[in-house]
Amino acid sequence: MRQIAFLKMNGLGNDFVVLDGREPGPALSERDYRAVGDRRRGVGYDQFLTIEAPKNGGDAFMRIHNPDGSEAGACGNGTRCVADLVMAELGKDRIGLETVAGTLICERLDDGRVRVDMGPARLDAAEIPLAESVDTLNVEIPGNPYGPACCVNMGNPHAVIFVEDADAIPLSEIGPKLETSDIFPDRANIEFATVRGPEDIRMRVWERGAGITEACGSGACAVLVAAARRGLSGRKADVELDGGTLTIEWREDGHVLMTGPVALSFKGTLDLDTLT
Ligand SMILES: N[C@H](CCC[C@H](N)C(=O)O)C(=O)O
Repeated sequence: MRQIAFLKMNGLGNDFVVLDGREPGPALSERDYRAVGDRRRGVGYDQFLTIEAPKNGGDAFMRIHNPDGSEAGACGNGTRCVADLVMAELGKDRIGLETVAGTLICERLDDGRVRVDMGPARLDAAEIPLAESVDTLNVEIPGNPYGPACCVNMGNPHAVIFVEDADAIPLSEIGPKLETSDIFPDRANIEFATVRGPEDIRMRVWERGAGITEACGSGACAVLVAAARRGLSGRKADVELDGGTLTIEWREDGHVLMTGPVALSFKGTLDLDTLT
């Protein structure tokens, strides 16, 4: 019996299964990630987050999987959730959470929200990555009728497209087409955004390996950076997603700060071998 105990958490409805991998337990296969991620036959999640022992001087390491079994380099909303757990465990209000994309400084604020330094926005074509060495400020994606994308890597790849009304975009149709475009060798998370004011942006997201989610922290960071690069907003704004609002700031040193809430839904156990 390959039993696991997990926490079900979310950041603005972007939902996670959190496993403490520092405890002895079964190794999960790609099939296991897909089975647990099934919204009917499993638990269902947008990302599966595994806490591991730190490897590089941080307080813990977080590994990120999508429900299609692929591994991701960043998960902003998930970072807040895991950081909240680790800060409570250690009795600290500030920790370093290691990810494959670097160590992220996470702080709990007086109002209970968590602020994460998501690291530097990477803006070169090779860093996104893109298949062609083009200006990332205006990237033509074949089959995209909504105008050029501004591409940003926040530890994971994002393509941001600004439109008059993000709510009018047929996201479930256009999302998968753009996610898997040949211009993205590692695929990409796709964001449609409408700038309503210098500090007010509305966005929706089609996530790589997950589909439409209610929120995407790294995506909100990418949207703010893209809006500022295009001169559409300032370097700090409230970003409204389907599930709620995140405050994002692109610091002069290039790092991006993301602030938002954390929620625990329930605790559970499951036997991986009984999932079909
Ligand atoms: N929901 C996450 C993003 C997951 C990104 C993942 N879909 C990828 O493959 O990069 C967030 O809050 O940043």
